Amino acid sequence: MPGDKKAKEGWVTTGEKGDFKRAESVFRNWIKADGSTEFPVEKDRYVVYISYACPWASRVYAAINLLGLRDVFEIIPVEDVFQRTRPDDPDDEHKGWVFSERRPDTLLGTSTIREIYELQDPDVETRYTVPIVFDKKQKRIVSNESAEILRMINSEFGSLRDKDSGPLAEIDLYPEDLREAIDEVNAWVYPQLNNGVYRCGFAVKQEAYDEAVSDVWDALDKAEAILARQRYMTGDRFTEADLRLFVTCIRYDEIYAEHFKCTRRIADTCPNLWGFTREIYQMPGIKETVVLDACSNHYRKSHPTINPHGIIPISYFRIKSSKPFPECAYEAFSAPHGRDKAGRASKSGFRAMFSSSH
Ligand SMILES: N[C@@H](CCC(=O)N[C@@H](CS)C(=O)NCC(=O)O)C(=O)O
Repeated sequence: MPGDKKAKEGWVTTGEKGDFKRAESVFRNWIKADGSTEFPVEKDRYVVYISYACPWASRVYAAINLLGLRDVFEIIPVEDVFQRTRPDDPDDEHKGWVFSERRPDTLLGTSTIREIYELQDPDVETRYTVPIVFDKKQKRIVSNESAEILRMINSEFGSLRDKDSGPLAEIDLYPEDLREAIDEVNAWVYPQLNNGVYRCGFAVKQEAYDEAVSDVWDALDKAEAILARQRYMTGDRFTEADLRLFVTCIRYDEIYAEHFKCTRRIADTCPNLWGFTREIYQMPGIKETVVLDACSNHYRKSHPTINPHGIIPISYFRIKSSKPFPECAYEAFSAPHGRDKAGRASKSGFRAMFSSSH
């Protein structure tokens, strides 16, 4: 049966040292404004399949909103919790992203992300991951690599950007003069933080975990030091490097600190990174991309090796708020960030921030 070999492996792969290995993306086409590829720039032509839980999908969704392209792409979200993708086949135990009545595949009518990959290529050798950019006209997957999707929507869709979205219309996530600096930041933020938290959570040997958590903590310290000096990761302009860091930070205190055993909290130990996270959360179009209850449900209920009973712990943000989750978190993310004074940023963390009101 198509796709069976890897389907049975389950989604987490570890190396000999018990370290988590993330699979390479296999669909790597480019949408081009100059018509040099089979995928031209067109409104209402491309659909992006996302999960609200997934940081890689969320960075694409956030970029679409930030760049004033919300009316250009259709967004189709999947259900939060991994389910059996072939429930009728007792020999196929694969679990992954599925659709539901509440979250249907309004384009192709499939019931799983796996089906979309297999429609494309029945023998495809890949994980069935989101995000996916899908071309409605040719019924083909364009790309399933979020780093490249970010670059193409930034560089190719200028002509379709919403010109009325004020300062947003001016954002360039990968400006020419900062490319080297952005690549340099991505080169440690990806392995140490974006993927580092997964390396902590999915390590199956103590040494692999020790190495991963030390990478995460070093990266938090490094980001904190940079953001104590300047507003954004590469200077005074918001870029892709900031967006890529943000999607991990916004999930970190609620999910990764506890579920992936990263332990330390940004809000308590990195005042500048915490202010930076709040600033980006408050940028136009970002809030709707942060669906923290979907994240919580996904991580707590999709990883039985980490949390076998699917129990959701009380939110970290309840420490200082009587609001239920996720409102308590959104309240914290919405507090004034003071980043316009970056470089002279406040030294107060999350608890201090609320101490006067409780
Ligand atoms: N390289 C991909 C990675 C995406 C990825 O790993 N997505 C995860 C969710 S956070 C996924 O869909 N996993 C499902 C699976 O492996 O079955 C990208 O950045 O686009």
